[in-house]
Amino acid sequence: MNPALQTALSELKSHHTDAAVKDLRAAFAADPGRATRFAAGLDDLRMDYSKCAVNDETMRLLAELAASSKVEARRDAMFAGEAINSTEGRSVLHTALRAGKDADIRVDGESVVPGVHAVLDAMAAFAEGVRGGTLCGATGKPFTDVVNIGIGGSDLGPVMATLALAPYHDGPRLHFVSNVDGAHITDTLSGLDPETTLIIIASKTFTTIETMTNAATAREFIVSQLGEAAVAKHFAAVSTALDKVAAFGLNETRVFGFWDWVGGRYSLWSAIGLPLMIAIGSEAFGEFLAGARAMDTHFKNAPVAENLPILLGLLGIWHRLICNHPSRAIIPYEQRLSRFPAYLQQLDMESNGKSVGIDGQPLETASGPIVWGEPGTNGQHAFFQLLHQGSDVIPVEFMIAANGHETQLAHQHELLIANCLAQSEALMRGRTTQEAHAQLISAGASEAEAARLAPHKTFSGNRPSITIVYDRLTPFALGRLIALYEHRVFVEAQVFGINAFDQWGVELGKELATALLPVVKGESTGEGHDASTLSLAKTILAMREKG
Ligand SMILES: O=P(O)(O)OC[C@H]1O[C@](O)(CO)[C@@H](O)[C@@H]1O
Repeated sequence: MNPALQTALSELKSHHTDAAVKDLRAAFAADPGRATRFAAGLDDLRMDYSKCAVNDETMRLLAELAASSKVEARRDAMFAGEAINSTEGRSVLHTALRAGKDADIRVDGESVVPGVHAVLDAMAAFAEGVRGGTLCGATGKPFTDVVNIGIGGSDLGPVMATLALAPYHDGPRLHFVSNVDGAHITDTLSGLDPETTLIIIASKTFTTIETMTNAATAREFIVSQLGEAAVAKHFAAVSTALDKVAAFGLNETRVFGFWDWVGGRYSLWSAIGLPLMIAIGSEAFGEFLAGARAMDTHFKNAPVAENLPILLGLLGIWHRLICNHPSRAIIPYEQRLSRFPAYLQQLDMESNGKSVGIDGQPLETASGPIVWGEPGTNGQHAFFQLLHQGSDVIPVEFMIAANGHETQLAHQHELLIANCLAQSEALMRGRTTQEAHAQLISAGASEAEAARLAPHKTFSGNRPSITIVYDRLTPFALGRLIALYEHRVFVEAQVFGINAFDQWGVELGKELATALLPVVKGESTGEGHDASTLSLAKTILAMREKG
């Protein structure tokens, strides 16, 4: 670890012990101004972090940490197209996917922007053709249903965003198949008419076993009813591996490429976003890209003290490395963001869930936290008990729109807002045993009953949360929110000293699955596998033989 970073971390640790905010309730009573001081914004997006146990000194030390981790220099290197993904020797340029036509971003001396816009134009022509019914199936009928087959970054982004932007969805119905479990594709295709179904195969590598297996099943669904010639009309593909796509026999006007400098979990802005574009149209997709671009510009230019991704990243580091909180909960008070936590799980945990630094040495600190969550208010009636009274403190990140799309149901939106604000207030202020006792007495309990129940009704409080508020969940707002989190993950990676853009940790399981398939099929005795795995395989095989 570089000495400046080591110093910054140990200063933060001493500060945490000696001088950090210990009692948030008292901190607000003494200084109501902290609500505006510990907040930052970009247009209608506001991030309130005043309910985190930080003070001016904490933020000063965190800014020093950012400086000693060279966050700004590395950010500039990323935007400039340097090959910062050093273990794969690649640039990291998902930001180029949403750059304006006049941007000049180069890889190996060549501008990537014209290629990005050429693919966006081709996607738009295709998406509008499908939406308008000018691009039809083999029997001349327009497409009513689109099935995206992909997994991980080739699935989670389109699924999440299509759901999030349901009010803008005026194209054909969208379906997503990811799991190799045959139940997923069976349940998805059942009820669909092959004549009016378009299948998109989305895979950066075009080798992922789940996607290739589901693609073969989908091909059979089309071919068995419409014949081999229908494949050209009923399939499209999105990939960086255009040579591999060719072998599938697709019409090349329906193949949309992207580049190895786009990580799978950062690829929603590329042709991987095609299903979203078909759902909401190319114009709204353009607004989605513009929202991300606005956050990119902010991330590049805003000073550290006002820079949303840097602040969000530093608060994440504060919670993870200094306060030692092992996980964080993402709770959007927005039903349409119900897949956002799952999307962030891949974005964050596949990026920063590592134990080796970019220099190949074991990390000297913890790395990324466990990320999880569900929309509010549903989560309140499930796991919020643990958030309020459990033995682990879990920082929460709340999201809420000032305005819902359902203007006719304003009362419901007001209830949603009240619940969101109430939860962060409850986590912060808690309830003392004396308050619980007094409340029981005033509700008519006897002294003995109040004394017995008060400990159960006590809330420690001091549980940190960040609240992100925005006007309405538009395509622009969604793009901006996702980009905020992408850059936050990047900022945290710089402090951890991690390469956030590889994912070697997913490889071993894939290799072993390939090796175990013959054992599962009963074609190999599986020499070399451990006794537990072989015994499980044998037990399952015996059950399968009985049918
Ligand atoms: O788009 P592909 O190449 O099919 O990969 C799908 C996903 O698989 C992973 O490699 C993890 O297994 C992800 O990083 C990626 O998003």
